[in-house]
Amino acid sequence: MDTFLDRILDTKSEEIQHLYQQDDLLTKPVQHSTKPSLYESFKRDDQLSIIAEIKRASPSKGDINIGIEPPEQAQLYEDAGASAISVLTDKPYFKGSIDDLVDVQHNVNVPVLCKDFILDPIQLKRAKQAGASVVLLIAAALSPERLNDLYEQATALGLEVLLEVHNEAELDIALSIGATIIGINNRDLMTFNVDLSVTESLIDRIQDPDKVIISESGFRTKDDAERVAKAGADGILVGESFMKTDDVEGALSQLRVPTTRRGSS
Ligand SMILES: O=P(O)(O)OC[C@@H](O)[C@@H](O)c1c[nH]c2ccccc12
Repeated sequence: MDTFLDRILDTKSEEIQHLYQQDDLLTKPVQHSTKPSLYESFKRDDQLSIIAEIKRASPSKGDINIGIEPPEQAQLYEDAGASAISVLTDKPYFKGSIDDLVDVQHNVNVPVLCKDFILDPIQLKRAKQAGASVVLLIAAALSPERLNDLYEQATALGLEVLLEVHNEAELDIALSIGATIIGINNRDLMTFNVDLSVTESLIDRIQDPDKVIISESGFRTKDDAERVAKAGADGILVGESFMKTDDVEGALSQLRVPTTRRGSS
């Protein structure tokens, strides 16, 4: 049986073909982002840094919050203390768009992450053009060679990369590529099962104290945040619980718990 990841990867190939037909994407020079570095700001922070996500819907939850205006929601996030904003730009499964990202990045000063299933360099170019400063690359969606290739091309475009892993084999690939910002997704993209112990068990394999580690998915309570902070995460990525609350400020500030240093230095 096809998993969700198989299905989405098929859909993306069609989208990529369309992108190659957009002349302005191929010819326009890429713009220089004025956003600060996610890596630097997360490293400096002694509280858990938060990437707050614009997520209207998802394949596992259906509609989450269809009514929001992304630039306003992003502003609420920034005012509440988010250190970066993630925008889901996938349309078929998450009801987002690249225009959401364009609107959001105009409205905030923190780094903006383009959250999509990136398989081809043209998607990097589109993200850059739209004003993203960070892109997501998902180890489960790419061969190690392709992942390495896209990582280098993203870096060459001046984009930072959040490299997402979910198991030991993927983490080892991320480390061999030399990824500096590693996302540990607590959600299995095949089964949608969410378990914070994924972060706890993988983080011990990352000895280098210079890496920025971001635990992704499933955060609601202060206890959740404390659990991964204790394990050594520098930041967390939160979507659904911020999209559903009437009190973004309260929901976000309770998750800004102190971090603990990993490694010896
Ligand atoms: O809504 P949550 O459980 O707070 O999760 C946010 C984020 O981690 C999740 O949207 C995500 C993590 N990795 C992804 C890859 C593709 C799409 C979505 C994701």
